[in-house]
Amino acid sequence: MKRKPLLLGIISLLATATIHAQEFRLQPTPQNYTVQQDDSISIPRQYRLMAGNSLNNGTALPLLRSLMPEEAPDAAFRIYIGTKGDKVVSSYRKRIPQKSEGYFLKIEKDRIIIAGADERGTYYGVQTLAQLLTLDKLPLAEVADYPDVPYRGVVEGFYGTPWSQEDRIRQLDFYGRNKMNVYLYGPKDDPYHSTPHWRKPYPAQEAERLKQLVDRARDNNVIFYWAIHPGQDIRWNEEDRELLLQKFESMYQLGVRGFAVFFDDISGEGTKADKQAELLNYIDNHFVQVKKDVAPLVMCPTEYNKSWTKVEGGYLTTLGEKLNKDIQIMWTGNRVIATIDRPTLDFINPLIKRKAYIWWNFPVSDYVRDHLLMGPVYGNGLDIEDGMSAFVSNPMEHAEASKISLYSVADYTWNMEKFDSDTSWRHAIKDLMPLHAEYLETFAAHNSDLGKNGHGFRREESIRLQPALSALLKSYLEKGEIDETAYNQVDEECRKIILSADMLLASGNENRPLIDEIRPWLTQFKLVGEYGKTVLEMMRLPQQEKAFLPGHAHAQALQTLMTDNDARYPQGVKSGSGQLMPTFDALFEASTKQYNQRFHTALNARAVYSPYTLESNVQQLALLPTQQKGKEGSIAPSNEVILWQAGGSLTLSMDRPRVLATLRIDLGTKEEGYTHFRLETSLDGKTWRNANLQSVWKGYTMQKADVEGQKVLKIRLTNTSGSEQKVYFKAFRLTEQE
Ligand SMILES: OCC1=N[C@H]2[C@@H](O1)O[C@H](CO)[C@@H](O)[C@@H]2O
Repeated sequence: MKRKPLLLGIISLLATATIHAQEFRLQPTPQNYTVQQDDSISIPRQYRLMAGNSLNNGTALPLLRSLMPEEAPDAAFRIYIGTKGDKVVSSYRKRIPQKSEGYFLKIEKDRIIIAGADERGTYYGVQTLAQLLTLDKLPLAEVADYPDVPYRGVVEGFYGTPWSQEDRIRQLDFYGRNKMNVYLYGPKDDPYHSTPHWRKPYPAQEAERLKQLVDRARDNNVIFYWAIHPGQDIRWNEEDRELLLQKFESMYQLGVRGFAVFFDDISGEGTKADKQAELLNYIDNHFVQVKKDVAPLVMCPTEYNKSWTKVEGGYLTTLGEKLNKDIQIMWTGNRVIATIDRPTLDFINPLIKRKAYIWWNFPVSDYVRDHLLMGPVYGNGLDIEDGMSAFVSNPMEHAEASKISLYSVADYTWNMEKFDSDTSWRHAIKDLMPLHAEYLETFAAHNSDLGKNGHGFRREESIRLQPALSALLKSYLEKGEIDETAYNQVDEECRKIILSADMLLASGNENRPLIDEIRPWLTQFKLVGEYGKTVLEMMRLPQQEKAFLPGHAHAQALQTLMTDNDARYPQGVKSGSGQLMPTFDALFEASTKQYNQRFHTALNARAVYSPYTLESNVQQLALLPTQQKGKEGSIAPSNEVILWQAGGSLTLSMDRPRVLATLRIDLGTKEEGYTHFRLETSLDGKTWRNANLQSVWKGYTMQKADVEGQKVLKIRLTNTSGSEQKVYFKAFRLTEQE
């Protein structure tokens, strides 16, 4: 009987190894990967390196040596590594995929072969080996692999707090591991990338930090693109053209070998297609082609999505005809925020006469900053790899949290037809926090929708719990009954939510940068779980005069805590806003109404409550959400140029007349820009009175309306200029008198 414990021990060891091996997947999914099932080898302790000369100043060898430190000239086990043409791998030449960045990797009993189509392909072969080395035994594997999309990666192109130096270093290492080969530096709020200082070289300290990033990008075989955003105030003359080239030259001196010019989100002179094309061709001919070691120039057009394009206006066709053929043109799809499919590409590629360089605006959240977008990457076509020259993701200002999506973007762009959204999402979460994956998955599953927003872009949320949530609500609202099965599922999920928030907040150093980023949402998530449990208890008590009250009070206390929980996010922090909160709020209201009817009381039966509603016939404003925090009310700002048609108006309505203290409006335009608009207030929605807009401080920004002390029910802003106005919508904020 003694043998039993030993036997059990062996079985459990095998089981663990098998589970790891079963869950193990190569990331991104290789094009071809075969493993001999019944055999494997121990990871060799020593090996003799046979390396091709072409790798001497590349990054493949340093990476290999970091993975397998014991190099010994007399070792029996050998590693042959080189690129096509190197003698050392000549006998495997035919096995190397004839594709840019392709590689062939073979593990045999006494050797490993890594043969790349080019240096980066060889490097990717080593990255794949790195993943196999995490297994207990090395499988006798054969991988013939290459990427579907030529350029794959990230454009740091969002509004808001730019990523930190540490964020970017971690990102670049992540791109190397996930075979992403471009990173475009273009944070809108970097004043040396955009107006006002794009003409000036970076101060020494910033220049040094950028140089560090360029070096780190090279270590990870990532092309570091530096982008410039000059359009808001560029003058089409020799001086500005030379200043721009000097700025590029100063970046080249830092080691930058990829350059981009972004003309997005601007108005005025800078939007002219022929001038943009002239400037870009000049840069191409006098800088990019002259340097010879610089990647193809990339540009972002002003009309960067179909909903803003007037084809007959000729903007895109001008670029398509005039721009040098090797200049890449970015495109976000049919709308600013959109998934990419075949019709999207069939529209744009013929116009620009080249394959679009996709700028995918996901998981960027700069227009819904109160939300995290942690859900799966889905909705893009799986058969469109031949229709794009690149696919780069514009992420959230939360660098670590963005990695869930970025992991899947790497997977999708490397091997599109084998991409599986849910599998990739689950492995992305394991990759981010292997020890707390189940808790992070619970959190991510309920923090994926954006809520109502100006772009109308939504995502699925709480997918697995949706049936129980709707069954519970339906039976309670329609029959006043409790569906016990659904009730127990939702109750169990609330327990998991609270536990997940606790475990992640207490997860220590596993991924502290991630927890630091999402902490406000973790706190909110815990409150959502508590709120759900409280509402579930309330559902059972509306007939009990005393017992109902504590739960109702606790629910209201939680509602208050959830609306005002982090000063860093003035617009609040939302969690579970897609499915959980609407269901819990509806159940709160229904049970309280039942109680009020039964006991003729007037307990507050309103869960969420915004006293402000927005109506507008200006398409880009119509869907903007309103917020209320204490005495302040606001319409969420937009980042883009608003095409405000003549006569177009925006009306903010209150639930009841309120006395105003201040009203601030910022259309991002100079003084005279405001003369094109009329601001009015009304107490009954029928008779209106003008309110004057005067500058709070000179010229460029805020305007203050003289509405102090006025009692209003509605506020209306109309374009009375008789022609379309292009303005920003940076602020529309009121405060009520105490
Ligand atoms: O060029 C494409 C583009 N430029 C803007 C626009 O998309 O919307 C994004 C989401 O708000 C924003 O982050 C980005 O800076």
